[in-house]
Amino acid sequence: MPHGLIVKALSGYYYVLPEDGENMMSVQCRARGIFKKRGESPLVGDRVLYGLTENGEGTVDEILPRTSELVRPQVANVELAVLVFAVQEPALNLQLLDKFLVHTESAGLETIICLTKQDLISVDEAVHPDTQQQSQVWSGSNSKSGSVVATETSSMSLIVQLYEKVGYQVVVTSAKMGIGIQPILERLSGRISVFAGQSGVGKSSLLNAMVPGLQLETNQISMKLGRGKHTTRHVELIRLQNGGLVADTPGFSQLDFAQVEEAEDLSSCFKEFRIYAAECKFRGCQHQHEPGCKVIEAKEQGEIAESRYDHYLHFLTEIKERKRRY
Ligand SMILES: Nc1nc2c(ncn2[C@@H]2O[C@H](COP(=O)(O)OP(=O)(O)OP(=O)(O)O)[C@@H](O)[C@H]2O)c(=O)[nH]1
Ligand SMILES: [Zn+2]
Repeated sequence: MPHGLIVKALSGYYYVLPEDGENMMSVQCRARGIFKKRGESPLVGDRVLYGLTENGEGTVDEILPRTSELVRPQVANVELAVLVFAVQEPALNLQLLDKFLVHTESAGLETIICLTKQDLISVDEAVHPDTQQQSQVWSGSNSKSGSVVATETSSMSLIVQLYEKVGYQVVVTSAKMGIGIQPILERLSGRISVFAGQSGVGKSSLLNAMVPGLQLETNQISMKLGRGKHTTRHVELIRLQNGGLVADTPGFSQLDFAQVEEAEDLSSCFKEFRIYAAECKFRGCQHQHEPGCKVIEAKEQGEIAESRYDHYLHFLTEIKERKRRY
């Protein structure tokens, strides 16, 4: 029985791409009734066994074991998340970035950060950050919401430095100028990835730049609402020439995984905290104001960025409040 991969689900049909790779056409399949009885349903990203029927269609007969399962977008077997944030338009929100990173860490996905629209900032700004900008990024937020929104004057290169130091690959791109496309393509090769980011950050534009002839619809950000229109719809995997498959997620997509429920889980989703957290005086230290907390010490010594620590505290409060409500 042939192996294939579901690249699209629509109106009760599953579109299965044969795994032999020679035929680039997907086979339109129904799922066998047995799945419904078992309360299962095939997902985009599933590797399956399928059979062909007389009418040129097929049936999905068996779903092979999944390595991961995202809730939103609903895709199985995702290995890599590309977190897409614009350097401007919409303004770069580091709190949102850190939230996405918590989600990808808790789901055990590899993650790369892609900063888009590099052409919107001047070379001077990117290359010669002055000290005032430096303190803006590193001192974190002073707004009530706790969000750090990088202002136009803040420096992209400091943000790149911050996240590279944490341990993430950061790729600066401009779909408009064709910059930074290749390094992203290389990471996407031969696996299933998901692009996540706010509406209007340039996800579709990036994909268009990677896939000749793709032409996903792109939209101007609605100035009035300050957000983009929803231009993308059902989940579908886009095929790259290098064998990579990318989930083209709807606008405003939040990566939605099994929730991070415990404070300790949260702390471990901040990669750079881990080595310090292991040395905290108290087991189960939540790094708030406990004596002998090595995470706080590292923050005070500048080893952990203030913005990251502030966001950690913010999310910790969110998690505790959510627990109280149930
Ligand atoms: N200057 C500049 N503008 C860009 C770049 N990439 C995308 N844009 C613009 O940003 C806007 C949004 O781009 P999209 O690619 O539609 O963004 P998206 O993330 O796919 O948005 P949704 O589909 O709503 O999730 C469009 O007006 C694009 O022309 C870039 O590299 N430079
Ligand atoms: Zn601690």
